[in-house]
Amino acid sequence: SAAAAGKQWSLNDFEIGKPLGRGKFGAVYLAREKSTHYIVALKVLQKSQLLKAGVEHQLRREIEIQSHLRHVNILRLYGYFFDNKRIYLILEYSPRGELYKHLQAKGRFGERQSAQYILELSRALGYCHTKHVIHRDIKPENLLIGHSGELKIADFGWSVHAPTSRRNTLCGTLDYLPPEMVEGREHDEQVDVWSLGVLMYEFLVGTPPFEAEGHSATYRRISRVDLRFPKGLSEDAKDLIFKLLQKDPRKRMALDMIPNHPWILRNARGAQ
Ligand SMILES: Cn1ncc2ncnc(NCCc3cnc(NC(=O)Nc4cccc(C(F)(F)F)c4)s3)c21
Repeated sequence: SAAAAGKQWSLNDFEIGKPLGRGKFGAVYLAREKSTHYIVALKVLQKSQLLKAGVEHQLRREIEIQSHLRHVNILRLYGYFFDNKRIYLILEYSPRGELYKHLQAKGRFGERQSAQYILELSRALGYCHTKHVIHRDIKPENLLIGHSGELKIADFGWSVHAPTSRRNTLCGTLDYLPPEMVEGREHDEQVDVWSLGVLMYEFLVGTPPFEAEGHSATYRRISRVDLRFPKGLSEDAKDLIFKLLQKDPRKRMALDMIPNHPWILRNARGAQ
C-alpha cells in the first residue's frame, strides 16, 4: 500500500515466524506486521556478504525496479529497511511456496498445469517488457505459487533495463540462459523469452533441455541450440518450444502471441 511505501520500517514492527527458505545471501522468514497483523515474507540479507560479492548495486536496482511493478504474477516487494549488519526485504507472502519443490515432488507437470504456468509467465514478462525491464534470471528457483495456485515471479536481483550487456560474472546454473548471454554478447528482453522456452521444456520433461555435465558442456549445447525432444511430447508443445528457443533473438516468438498458440488454447484456462 502507499502507506507501506513511505513508512520507515524496523525489525521491531514485525513478529518473526517460521523460516520459509534459505538463499545464498540469507534466509526468508514468515512475519507478521504488529499493528495490522498483515502477513509478509521477510528476506534477511547480510550486508557483509553482499559487499564481498559486490552485488549491492544489483540489490539497489532490484528495489528500484520492483517498487514500480504491480502485477498478479509478480511477487510484490513492499519495502525494505536495514540495521548495521543486515538488509531486510519486506515481500508479499506466497502461501504455496517454491515452484521448484512442486516440480521435484511431481517429476514433471502435465500439459494443462504447464500451459497455465507458461500463460501466466508470458503475461508477467510481457508486463515487465512494456516497462523495458528484463528479469534475466527466470528459473524454477525464482518462481513461487500463490494461495490460488497462481505463479509469481520473484527475485529481481539480476533484473536490468534493456538493452544491456552483463558486467558481473555468471554464477550458478547456465541452463536457463540464452546463447547471447552465455557468449557474453549484448542482449535485450528476448532473453526472457528464451528462458520461457527452457522452462516450458523442463515443466513437461522434468529436466532442462541443455542440461550437461559442467559449464562448458552446457555452454556448447546452448550455443548450438542442441535441442532434443523425448518421446511423448505433443506436436503443438514441440512447436511452441521450438518457436521460443530460437538462437537469433529476433526470430523468437513474441510474448503477446503466446496466448494464441494452439498448445496454450488447447490446455490453459483463461487463454483468449
Ligand atoms: C520461500 N518462500 N516461500 C514462500 C514465500 N513467499 C515469499 N517469498 C519467499 N521467498 C523469497 C523470494 C524472494 C523475492 N525476492 C527476492 N529477492 C532477493 O532475494 N534479492 C536479492 C538477494 C540477494 C542478493 C541480491 C542482489 F544483491 F544480488 F541483487 C538480491 S527473494 C517465499
